[in-house]
Amino acid sequence: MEPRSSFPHPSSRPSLGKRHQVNNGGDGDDDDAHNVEYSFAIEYSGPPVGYDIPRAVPIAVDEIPVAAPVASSSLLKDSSLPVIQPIKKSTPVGRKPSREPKLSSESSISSSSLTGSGASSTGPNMSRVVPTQVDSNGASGRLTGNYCKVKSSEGRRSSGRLKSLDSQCNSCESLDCVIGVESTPKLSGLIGASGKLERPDCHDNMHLSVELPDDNRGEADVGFQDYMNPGNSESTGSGSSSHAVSSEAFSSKEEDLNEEETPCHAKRPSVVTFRDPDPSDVVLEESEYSEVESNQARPQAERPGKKGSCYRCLKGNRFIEKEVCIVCGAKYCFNCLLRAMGSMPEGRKCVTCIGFSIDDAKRGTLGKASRMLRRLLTEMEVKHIMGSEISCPANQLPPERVSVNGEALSGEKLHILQSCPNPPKKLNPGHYWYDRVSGFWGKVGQKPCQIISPQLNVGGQIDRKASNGNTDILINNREITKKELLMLKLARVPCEGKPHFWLSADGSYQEEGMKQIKGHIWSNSTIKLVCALLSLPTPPDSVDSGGDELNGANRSYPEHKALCKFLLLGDTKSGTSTIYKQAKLLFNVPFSEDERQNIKVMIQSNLYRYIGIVLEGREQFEEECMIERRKKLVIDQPGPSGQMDEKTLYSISPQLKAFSDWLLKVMASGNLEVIFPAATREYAPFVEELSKDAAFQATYLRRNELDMLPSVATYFLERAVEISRTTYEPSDLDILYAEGITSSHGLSCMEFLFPKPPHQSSIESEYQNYDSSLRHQLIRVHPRNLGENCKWLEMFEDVDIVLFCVSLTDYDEFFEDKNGVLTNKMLASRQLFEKIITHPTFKDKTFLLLLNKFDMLEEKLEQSPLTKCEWFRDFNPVISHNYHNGSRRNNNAPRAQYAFHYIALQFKRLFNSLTDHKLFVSLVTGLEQETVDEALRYAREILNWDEEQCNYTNNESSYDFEASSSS
Ligand SMILES: Nc1nc2c(ncn2[C@@H]2O[C@H](COP(=O)(O)OP(=O)(O)OP(=O)(O)O)[C@@H](O)[C@H]2O)c(=O)[nH]1
Ligand SMILES: [Mg+2]
Repeated sequence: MEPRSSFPHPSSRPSLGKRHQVNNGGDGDDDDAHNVEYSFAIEYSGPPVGYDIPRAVPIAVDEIPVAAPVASSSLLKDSSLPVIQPIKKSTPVGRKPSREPKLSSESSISSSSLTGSGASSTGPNMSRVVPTQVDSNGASGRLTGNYCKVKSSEGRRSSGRLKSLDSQCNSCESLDCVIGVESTPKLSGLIGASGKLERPDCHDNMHLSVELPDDNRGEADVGFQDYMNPGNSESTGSGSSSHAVSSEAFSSKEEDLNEEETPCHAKRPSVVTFRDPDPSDVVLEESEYSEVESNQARPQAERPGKKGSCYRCLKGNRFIEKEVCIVCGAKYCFNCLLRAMGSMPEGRKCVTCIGFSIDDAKRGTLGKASRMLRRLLTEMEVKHIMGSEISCPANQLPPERVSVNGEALSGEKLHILQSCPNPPKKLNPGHYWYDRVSGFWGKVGQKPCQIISPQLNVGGQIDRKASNGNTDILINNREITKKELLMLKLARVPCEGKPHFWLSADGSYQEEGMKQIKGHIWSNSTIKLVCALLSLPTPPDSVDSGGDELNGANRSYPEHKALCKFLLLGDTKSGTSTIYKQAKLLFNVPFSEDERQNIKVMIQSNLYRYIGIVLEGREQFEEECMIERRKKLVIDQPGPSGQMDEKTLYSISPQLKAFSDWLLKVMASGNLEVIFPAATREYAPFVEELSKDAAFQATYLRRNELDMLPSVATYFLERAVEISRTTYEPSDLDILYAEGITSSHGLSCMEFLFPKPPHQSSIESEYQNYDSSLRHQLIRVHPRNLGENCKWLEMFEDVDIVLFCVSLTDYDEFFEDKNGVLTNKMLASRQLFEKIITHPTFKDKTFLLLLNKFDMLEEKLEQSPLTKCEWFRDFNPVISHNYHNGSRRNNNAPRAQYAFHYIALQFKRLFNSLTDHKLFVSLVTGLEQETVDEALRYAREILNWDEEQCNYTNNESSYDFEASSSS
């Protein structure tokens, strides 16, 4: 029956307007739907009244403003029309909205699919105007002003950073969108059905509200389908929200909402600001919460302020220490942390992120408290929070998201995997392969990354192509990768004929069908170094044993930190091992006991070699003396009667002569290294005697004439007695100067972290954290180990930067090849440089040229001009005499500086002509620690620039993408 007149309830009358349902503002606890009261008009049959009766005007249904569906194509053409996404009315159970959103108009949002109990659908093509207050009921209750966005692919729930779903853009294209006829431009907040503010990115300031069912995934799907199909609105039940929140917790800046000020498709994203969370805003119902939230998409923080600023107060910079939310990645400063994360019942999560599963990339940091947290809270509190972080259900790895050999794990299998003696590190959701026999473990399609405990009853049969190998060689039924094959070859495992091996967990291997064990791959000490270089795993229990050349490569730095690889290369005697050793001392990478023992033996045998060279020189000088004497005698006393004194300045006692003969014989046979350390005890007294011997000292004074004696020999010969003793322990400097320490295999590898910079008062520790956030690996390789045409360079394909070392003093030095041809060493270095920079493996690699031995350059230039090298023929610097003198006083060595710049330029030109890239150059004196430190830091900086440039480009493109998607 159509009412002829209506008398609204007095309490609701002033605000009735176009409302279709009325909240009488009742007493608080009643459900919204039950609060609605209607007054019906009845026909007046009493006595005539003497005053004007208010008249209800009959409503023409046809004239009620309605929303009509609009095809997306037409919407896109006429972008000035505000688009309203359907709103689902949430009917809270037994709860009244805590606060109403502040709206400047009540009839502002239309929906095509009114699904709440208080608003019945008006048919497939009609939308009805709903008071927006319904939304506040559905508000999910943890708004705190944190900035998170929901991933577009699963964007059903918006949280924190109330950004519209990326998928809206798509949905607008694929659906009929609805134009709210009475949309109001001045909303003080854009509120999604979940009670959260939605910032419609793709429509910018168009007032969007997306239906985000809260109850459970099944219903969410229904709701979402309804959203996709507005005509089907009847079928959706009333959405109930598990949480309540006040919409006052947020407000959007008016400028973003004013259509006139902000063009509809403006690329500038709306700015949303939040007030501080009020504890009363946050109402959680724990029971519903975990099952609802754990199924939800993980929010992702979007940086609200400038780079490096706190996500809450928007202050600070990247140098300010911050704590990161393990869910959305939002970063908070010391002052904001507790306000943003509250009591941290699930560890370091924004209050809005509680209940969400964590970012898998941050799994490695679970339970590892930061310094900031320790400063902020007591030890007990930190312990408690970290305990919760590790143990709370929301942070656990979902077993079904881990598959091993094609089988998704059950909870029990995951437990087996995680609780075995040597579990996989960094286990994240994903597909893995597992070789049960050997314990090899890796990601599907990739080489092994770890050797875990063998024989675990986890996963199905391993697939031949599990690691995407293409070598035709099988290990335990898996076709191995190229790198593994390289490793086997270097371990001297015969791989001809494409064999199939059985490899057991202890490293013993046999060919398929054979009973006999052919060998043991881990018994070869070089293999561990090779594995470190190739980023292949080694068995956990052999990590620390006998890694003579590993030099700390296996030091257990935090696994979750990325590894940055520097490859140090250079021609013979360019100084690579000196730089490598310097880096070891610099970064405090200790030598193991074994290594120290080997170094001691090496230094002592070097000492005997130097002594041998001096003794050889003594013989030569003695002989020269004798010849001189004979000549003189012939002149002075011609005839047979002349008697010649056999003793010269260079003559030694018979005992020392015997020692000298023995030493020179051993050296000639090439067995000097073999007789140590046994020789030390026996021959140390001779060294002492020699050092006091006048002939030996006289020879030593003429050491410059001994071509074979390296300049470092002086350093050791002056302490010959001390070094020859059995009690000798090499100092750091001894190690630095010692020859041959890193070249036994020609391959050395160490891992290090850059030390933290000195503490600066205003610059806090993010920079310091940054320093330690990256592990570095320095690999040094001798060119002779690169094989013919540098074919083994392939092994180093994943290095981040190549440090190519050239000795500045090589320009006037020559070496003789086996055909007797003399080659300038600088030109030989250039040739190697060319080979390496043009090698296909190093295409597009970053190169840093280390011009070494600068300390010797000035002195050398005085004796020998740079133009001695044909490549430097046009070096002709104009050096002011005054400047020259002045700078010499200041030890600035201008000629050496000029020469350095000139040589650097020659290399840069060459590099650019061959690669079209830029060559970086650093000046080094390998024996001086600071210069090596500077060079390595420079290498790190170069990589940071590269990365920043890359990030910048990525950011740019993602901005462009977002921007273009909004137009
Ligand atoms: N004066 C001076 N001598 C250096 C410098 N760097 C290295 N040397 C010396 O030069 C010689 C060769 O240096 P190494 O570091 O052994 O050279 P390398 O590149 O390892 O060459 P190989 O020994 O052939 O592997 C050693 O005697 C070093 O002590 C430097 O900056 N200044
Ligand atoms: Mg060397």
